[in-house]
Amino acid sequence: MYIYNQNKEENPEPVEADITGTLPDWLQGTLVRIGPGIFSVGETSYNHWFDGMALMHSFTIKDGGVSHRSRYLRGDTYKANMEAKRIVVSEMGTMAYPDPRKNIFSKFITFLNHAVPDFTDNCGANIIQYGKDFYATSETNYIRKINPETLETLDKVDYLKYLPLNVVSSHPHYDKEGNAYNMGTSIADKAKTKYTIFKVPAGTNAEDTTPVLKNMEAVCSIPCRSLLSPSYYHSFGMTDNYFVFIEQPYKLDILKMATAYMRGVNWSSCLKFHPEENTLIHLIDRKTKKEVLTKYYTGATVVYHHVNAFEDDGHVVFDVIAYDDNSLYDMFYLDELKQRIDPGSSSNKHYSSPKCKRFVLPLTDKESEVGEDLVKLKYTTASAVKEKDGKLLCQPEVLCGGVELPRINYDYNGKKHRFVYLTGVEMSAVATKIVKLDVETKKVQEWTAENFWPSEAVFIARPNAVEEDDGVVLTSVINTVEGEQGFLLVLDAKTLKEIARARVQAQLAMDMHGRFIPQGS
Ligand SMILES: CC1=C(/C=C/C(C)=C/C=C/C(C)=C/C=C/C=C(C)/C=C/C=C(C)/C=C/C2=C(C)C[C@@H](O)CC2(C)C)C(C)(C)CCC1
Ligand SMILES: [Fe+2]
Repeated sequence: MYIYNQNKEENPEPVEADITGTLPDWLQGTLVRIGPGIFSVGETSYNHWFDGMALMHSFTIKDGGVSHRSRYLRGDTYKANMEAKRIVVSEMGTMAYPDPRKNIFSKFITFLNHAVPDFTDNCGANIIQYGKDFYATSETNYIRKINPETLETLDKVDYLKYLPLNVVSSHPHYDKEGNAYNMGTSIADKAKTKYTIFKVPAGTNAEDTTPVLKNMEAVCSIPCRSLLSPSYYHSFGMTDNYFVFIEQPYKLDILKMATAYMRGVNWSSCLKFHPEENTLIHLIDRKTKKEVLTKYYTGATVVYHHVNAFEDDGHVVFDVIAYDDNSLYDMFYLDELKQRIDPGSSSNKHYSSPKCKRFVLPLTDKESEVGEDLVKLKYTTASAVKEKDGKLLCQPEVLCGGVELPRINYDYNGKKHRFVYLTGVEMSAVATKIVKLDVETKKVQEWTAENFWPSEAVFIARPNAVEEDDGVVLTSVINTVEGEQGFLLVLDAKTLKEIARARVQAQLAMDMHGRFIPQGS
């Protein structure tokens, strides 16, 4: 049985895996994955799975062999907690309070520090690339540079040094030149709360060692529809000419946040879903850096992951994983997870199931009638109907249900894609399948096997591939049978048939996201 709240071990020394099957000879590089790994320190423990201190895993594929290692992210949060032998840095779902055994004076200091708090650098959500550097990230203003080969923790970088960004997404996009685009929120900066899309240039010459973040620049800003409650978002979409941003009615209440520590509640209690409100869809023209004039909206929804966005014949099409409410977050409370995986559990809480949905935004500027559906694409049932006030009410098409953690062949980002690789979820907090979705036919292919829990499916294209799905899919698989080994699984991306597996002696952990770094890059 897999125990979510048990601290996971690190195995920093590389260990060769036992291979069955044959790895393609062109597949050379390192898959780095990250997620929460430490859930309690001394007598204290985190409330929520996302709060856990970050643990990285890597699988280095070289000359037909695979070596594995894992290491905790040794950021300031990790060091402070370990030194104090208790959790002293607050996370989204866990507020850290002074040791009750401490004297009144040091308690007072801790309170003062929280009035203008310094946020956590426990970056356990994703591994991203800026220029030639790799960073572990969560959604605070801090990111941590890592050495993707040794998994050592390097410099702490503060976005706030370069732009006023208090929360920043962990899912940037990249253009063909390697420039990164990402999005953050500035809270009450110069009395304004706004979302900012920024660019981190790739950097030009190989000898230049200045961190590329020094050159980051704001591309455009979108004012929040409500000054004191910016929406939460986890990713966004990008095509050649547009950015897609979903301003959903899942909002951070800033006033509540400012007083959370004193009120003795965690920050996530200040994040609220408002089902009575609608969701605004912002389309920003990358050339003019302005929003298009047409206003798009849809019903209340919660989206974490964008799949892809592309332009087609006067429309912007985008696919996302959408929920009816914010229950995903509640599902990952560690107490809740304990109940969910126990088959005898009496928990009957309802959790919204993730669905892959397609939205279509017509790029119309010509006259059209009220009540007209402006979506003219033949291949989708998604609609966008003009309302009296000129706004377009968008209804999505459901492509597939019970799927999360979408990945595509990234060469198709911003372009019309056909295939999406996902994890399939049955028992809500657990993925039991890898799913390949053909968005053209809506057919799915699956890989599944008893007792195995795969992680996010990372697609890697065969060099010089012509077809979109010519390549492999990598996933690390937890073996839930006591004493048996987990493995890196290599699937043929066309058929989703197993090509090889690399069994590792070390303990694998459930995680969030991963990134494949081809050898020599
Ligand atoms: C900086 C700042 C603040 C502090 C902010 C903090 C501490 C932010 C931390 C944010 C973090 C860690 C965000 C992490 C987000 C992760 C998300 C949304 C993860 C989604 C995960 C999904 C969809 C999971 C899927 C699954 C997984 C992982 C395993 C599979 O087996 C099953 C499946 C598919 C369900 C304040 C208090 C808001 C104040 C202002 C300023
Ligand atoms: Fe994510």
